[in-house]
Amino acid sequence: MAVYTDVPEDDLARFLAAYDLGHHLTCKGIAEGVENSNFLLRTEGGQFILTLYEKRVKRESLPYFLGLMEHAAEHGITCPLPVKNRDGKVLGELCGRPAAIVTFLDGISRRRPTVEHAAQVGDALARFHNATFEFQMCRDNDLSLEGWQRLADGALDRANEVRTGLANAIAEELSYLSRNWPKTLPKGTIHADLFPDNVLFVEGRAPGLIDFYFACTDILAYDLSICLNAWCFEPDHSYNATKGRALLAAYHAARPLREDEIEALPLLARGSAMRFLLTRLIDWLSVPTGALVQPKDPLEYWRKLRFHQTVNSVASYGWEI
Ligand SMILES: Nc1ncnc2c1ncn2[C@@H]1O[C@H](COP(=O)(O)OP(=O)(O)O)[C@@H](O)[C@H]1O
Ligand SMILES: N[C@@H](CCOP(=O)(O)O)C(=O)O
Repeated sequence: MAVYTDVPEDDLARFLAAYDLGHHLTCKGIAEGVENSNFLLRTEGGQFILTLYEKRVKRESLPYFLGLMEHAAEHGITCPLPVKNRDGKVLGELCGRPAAIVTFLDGISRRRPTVEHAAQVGDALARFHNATFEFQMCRDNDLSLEGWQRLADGALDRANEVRTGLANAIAEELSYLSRNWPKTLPKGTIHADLFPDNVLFVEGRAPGLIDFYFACTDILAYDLSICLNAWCFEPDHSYNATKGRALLAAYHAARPLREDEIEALPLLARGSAMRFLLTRLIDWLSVPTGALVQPKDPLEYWRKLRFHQTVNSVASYGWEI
C-alpha cells in the first residue's frame, strides 16, 4: 500500500474548504500504487481520488501531468479529470506535500490480463498517442538513458545483494543501450507506466487510463515496448506470443507503426526492461522505514531483459505484418 503521508482530519477539512465538493465523508488510504500517497475521498459532492505527491514526482512537473490529463480527457480518452478549486486551481498543498483531487474512474484493474485485455490496451495506448498529438506541453523523460545511468550509479554497489553478477550485467547492458539507442523515431506524449494496475476495465467501454505521473515526451514506440513488457509475460516469466500479437496488432490498427519503429521494438523493449529493473532495484534496496508499501521484484525485469536480448525481430514477439 502506498501511503507515505497520513492526512489528519483537520488538515483535510481546511484543504477541502477551497473546493466546491462539500464536506468529506470518508478518506481512505488506497492499497495499490508505489509512488504517491493516494486516498479514496468521498465528499458530499461524490467520489474522488486525493493524491499527495511524494519523492519521485517533481513539483515543477505537476502542471504538465495535470494539464495532460485534462487534454486527454477532453480529447476522448477515458482518464481522470483534475478538479478545480474555487480559484480555478488544480494544484494545492496538504501536509507539506503538493496535492490534487481528480475524478474517480470506475473499473477493475486485471492482475491476470487476458489476450483480450492486451488487445484493448494496445488500442487504448494508440488512441492516447493520437489524442495527445496536439498537446502543447513537453516534458523530457528523466528516466531514459541518462536517468538510467544515474539510477545505476546509485544502485550498482549493492546490486549483487539481489543477484550475483547483476551489477556487471547492468553496466554492460547500459553501455549497449547508450551505443544503440534510436535517435530518429517519432516522438510524442507517452504515458510511460501503462501497467495492468494503471488500466481500469469496464465491460463495453474503452479502458480507463490512470497514473500519468511518469508521462513525458519521448519515443512513441518505447511506450508500446513498456506495455509489451508489462502485459505479455506470464507469472512463470514466460513470454506470451498470443498476447504480444494482440497488443501490437491492436496498436498498429489504431496508429500504424512505421517500419523503423517495428524494427526497433526489441531494442526499445530492452530499454524499457532496464528502466523498470533499475527503479525497482533502487526501491528494493531502500524501502522507507514505516511506509506501508510492498516493493516490486527487480528480478522480474531482469528476466524480461534477458528474453529481449535473445530477440532480433518482431516475429519473435508473435507478430508478423
Ligand atoms: N482516478 C482514479 N479512479 C479510480 N481509482 C484510482 C484513480 N486514481 C488512482 N486510483 C486507484 O489508486 C491506485 C494507486 O494510484 P496510482 O496513480 O497508480 O498511484 P501511484 O502513482 O502511487 O503508483 C490505483 O491502482 C487505483 O486503484
Ligand atoms: N509500474 C512500475 C512501478 C510504478 O507503478 P505505479 O503504477 O504504482 O506507479 C513497476 O511495476 O515497476
